[in-house]
Amino acid sequence: MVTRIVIMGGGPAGWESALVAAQHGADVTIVERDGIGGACVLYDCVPSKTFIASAGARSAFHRSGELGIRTDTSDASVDLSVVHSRVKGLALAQSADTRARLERAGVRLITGHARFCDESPGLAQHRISVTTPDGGHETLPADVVLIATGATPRVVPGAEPDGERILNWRQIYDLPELPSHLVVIGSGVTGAEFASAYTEMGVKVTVVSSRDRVLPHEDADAAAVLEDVFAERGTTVVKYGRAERVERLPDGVLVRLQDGRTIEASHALMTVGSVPNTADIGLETVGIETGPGGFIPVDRVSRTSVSGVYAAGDCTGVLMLASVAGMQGRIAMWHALGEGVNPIRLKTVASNVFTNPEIANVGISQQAIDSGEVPARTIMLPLATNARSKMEGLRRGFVKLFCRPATGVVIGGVVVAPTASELILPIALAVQNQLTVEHLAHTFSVYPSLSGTITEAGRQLMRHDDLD
Ligand SMILES: Cc1cc2nc3c(=O)[nH]c(=O)nc-3n(C[C@H](O)[C@H](O)[C@H](O)COP(=O)(O)OP(=O)(O)OC[C@H]3O[C@@H](n4cnc5c(N)ncnc54)[C@H](O)[C@@H]3O)c2cc1C
Ligand SMILES: NC(=O)c1ccc[n+]([C@@H]2O[C@H](COP(=O)([O-])OP(=O)(O)OC[C@H]3O[C@@H](n4cnc5c(N)ncnc54)[C@H](O)[C@@H]3O)[C@@H](O)[C@H]2O)c1
Repeated sequence: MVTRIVIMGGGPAGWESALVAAQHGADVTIVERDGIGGACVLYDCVPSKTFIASAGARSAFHRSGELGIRTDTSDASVDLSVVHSRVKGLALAQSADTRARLERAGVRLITGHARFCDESPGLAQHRISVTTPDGGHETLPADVVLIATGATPRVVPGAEPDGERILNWRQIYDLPELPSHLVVIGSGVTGAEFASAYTEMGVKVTVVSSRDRVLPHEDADAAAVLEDVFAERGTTVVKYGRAERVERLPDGVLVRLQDGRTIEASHALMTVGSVPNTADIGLETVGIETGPGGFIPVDRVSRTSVSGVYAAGDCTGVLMLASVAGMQGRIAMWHALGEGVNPIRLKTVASNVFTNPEIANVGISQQAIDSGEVPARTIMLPLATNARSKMEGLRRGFVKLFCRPATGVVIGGVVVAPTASELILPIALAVQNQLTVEHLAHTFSVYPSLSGTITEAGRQLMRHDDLD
């Protein structure tokens, strides 16, 4: 019998699971209320990384003087309408590509809002009611449902985005010109990325961090490098600052912090996290209760508490990354369709903060090692002594490598470099496959290359090997 699968949401969790389910012969429908690709492709990940690519091009131009390349102008100007059209065009193209791929795989795509409409909890089959934009209705019976509804920017009461001066990250691509002074409220990954990008675009930026530093959940040494860069470029970080309100002024905004401090700027960008889209999808009709923050609790094969209902991606609050969303979705489908499946291993997830420089990490954190939670041998090598680094004019950045004390098995690492997102792969490969520092040490890296510092880190940890 063919399994009927309904997927609520067409982001990475939804589209990746649909592709796997279709490949295994299931009858698959995705209901997406907005565009295929989800918030990831249309508003969050893809647009921000495209914008950051333009910011990176401008900063590369600025560094070229040091390498002996001069241009006529002292400042690289930004054609913002070109930057923004490129961002939007690329997002739409990526959405269209994903749609075409799903259609080729035989997935049915419906535009509309999906919600459960089971007559009572505990039924073996589920029903999804779809409301289409023209007000039409359709009810879809399903043997398996995947909830992949994603998340939406959190709104601080008293600082509601108006799309003109008080903005969330989905609204910035409609600005007619660059802000003269942007205050970024929230210094998590989203806040840090936009603070860095606008700094590179030549905008005066102030970052409000609720903690003692930017990127409170990332490696402390890496965050310190970013703060150094911010200080050098004139970007200010206001620490221990929690925004209470953002008021409109005739020509800008006034940010009021809880402790009474105020910041005046031309624009405010709210990057204070996301809330899951789980409120209006009829979870009560199937008997699923959300956990803290409204996220849907799932196990490591993406099962909810209700048989036949799985959840994946940002709506579960499990590492809010596109890569994790996709993997949770695939695992859900393999499990639902009776394939052998390994539960998700979050300690092997590689992630990257797309600041300048980038910050990538994988595996066990320095903090877990320092607190004694995980025993490890560690090494931190600056990139400044790497020959390629010198040639490129890079003064900042480092490679950290962590391994098990006795066996030398690599359990984690951090890279801070302009291309850290690419350089983390050998460490991620080692963590995933339980390779040792010796494996890294004996691997040829190109000379000269930044990755040479990764193999060197392997050699230095090997030197201290207990078995020597
Ligand atoms: C600014 C920013 C930058 C990011 N950059 C990165 C990055 O570089 N790398 C990375 O790995 N991650 C990044 N992320 C995180 C990444 O975007 C998310 O983890 C990812 O989008 C989660 O995918 P998803 O499928 O769960 O949800 P989404 O991509 O949010 O898709 C969910 C979809 O479900 C739809 N939907 C919701 N409710 C319903 C309903 N009832 N019926 C029908 N459809 C519905 C929504 O319209 C949406 O299209 C970034 C996040 C932000 C905010
Ligand atoms: N490159 C990437 O992969 C990427 C990029 C962006 C986001 N993401 C993911 O999305 C998730 C969410 O990240 P995020 O940065 O959007 O949210 P977050 O919740 O991680 O960070 C928001 C920050 O804002 C602070 N904050 C909240 N209210 C505040 C207030 N009133 N005033 C000042 N500060 C306030 C919080 O303390 C927190 O530090 C993360 O899991 C992240 O990994 C990933």
